[in-house]
Amino acid sequence: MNETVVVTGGGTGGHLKVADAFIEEFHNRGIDVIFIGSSNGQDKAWFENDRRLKKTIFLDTRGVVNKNSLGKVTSLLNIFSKTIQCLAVYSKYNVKTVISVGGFSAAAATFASILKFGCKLYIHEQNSKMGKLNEITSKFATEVFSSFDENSLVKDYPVAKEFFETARVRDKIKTIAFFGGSQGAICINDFALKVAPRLNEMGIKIIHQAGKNDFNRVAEEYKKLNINADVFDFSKDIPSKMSSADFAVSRAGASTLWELCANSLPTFFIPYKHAAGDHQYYNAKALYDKGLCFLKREDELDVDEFFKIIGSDIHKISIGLISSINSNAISLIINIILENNKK
Ligand SMILES: CC(=O)N[C@H]1[C@@H](OP(=O)(O)OP(=O)(O)OC[C@H]2O[C@@H](n3ccc(=O)[nH]c3=O)[C@H](O)[C@@H]2O)O[C@H](CO)[C@@H](O)[C@@H]1O
Repeated sequence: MNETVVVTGGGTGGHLKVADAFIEEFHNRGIDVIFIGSSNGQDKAWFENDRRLKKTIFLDTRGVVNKNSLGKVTSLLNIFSKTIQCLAVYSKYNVKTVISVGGFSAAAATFASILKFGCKLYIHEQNSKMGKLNEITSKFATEVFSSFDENSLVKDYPVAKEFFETARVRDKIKTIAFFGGSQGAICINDFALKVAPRLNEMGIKIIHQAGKNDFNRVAEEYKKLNINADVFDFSKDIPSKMSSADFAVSRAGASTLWELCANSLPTFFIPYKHAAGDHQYYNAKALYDKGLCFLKREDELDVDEFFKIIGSDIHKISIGLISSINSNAISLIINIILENNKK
């Protein structure tokens, strides 16, 4: 019987985008993949009915962090029972390789990989600060990959090839894009609406991903301002939105951040301040320290400073971004996994 690989994790777009990169590469290499995620969060929307997958399993699991004691115990018991369920799946499909991209969706499948004799666990940590689950389970992993860890065997982030294919060096700002991460960000929406009239006067076009929950309000506000912006809630075609822009204002979720790098798009990052361990700030800080982006905390936003920034030398940053990331990360990671499994 052929081996089947399990990819697990999700919750939000940042984790799911990396899961997608693994699924795509395994699929292209003719290796069967089962995806195990959660029925809560965005996992179903991304992978239900995905033809590249041999099987999808969405478990009714929820996060453990940020719960009271009783909630924690209930969640842990639930994870335990789902772990048993995953072990049965591993036996049935001869699973010997599990790749976790983190998030609460990954808990049961990851624990099952640790408990199953002969099963290898690989982890992809997206952020500059390790997530809680990865912190616990990484001790049992055969390999942990991370773009922010000097010891990682592959330091480039798995970014879809479209972001590289549509990359170009930016010079003059004719279009600015606002990105709020997979769920949108009210703070970025409000900031965009504040600077929009002046951008409009300067003849700068606006692309704006507002997120599902705030989309109607944002679209209505642009109408009131009489600005013809390209506003949307969520798009499956972020590469073309990025490539149309000459500058971006964005949250600093890891997947978005590296996609912007791959696209050579100079960016002003406004990290989500409640991200665990402030990881969004440190994601962007790593780039900022190399002089490859602009960075401001959301409580320190200043409109005049923003206009100074967009008047500065974005060409130099755009050129610098070309060498900030290589396009072959996922292929290298999977080569390492497959080589390891031969041992
Ligand atoms: C609030 C929070 O804790 N967010 C975390 C979450 O962010 P979030 O889920 O927002 O993740 P990212 O910004 O890393 O990635 C979002 C992904 O969704 C895609 N996309 C987005 C908008 C859209 O309209 N269409 C679309 O396809 C982007 O191209 C990107 O690939 O996971 C990331 C990766 O672990 C973390 O770094 C973030 O801190």
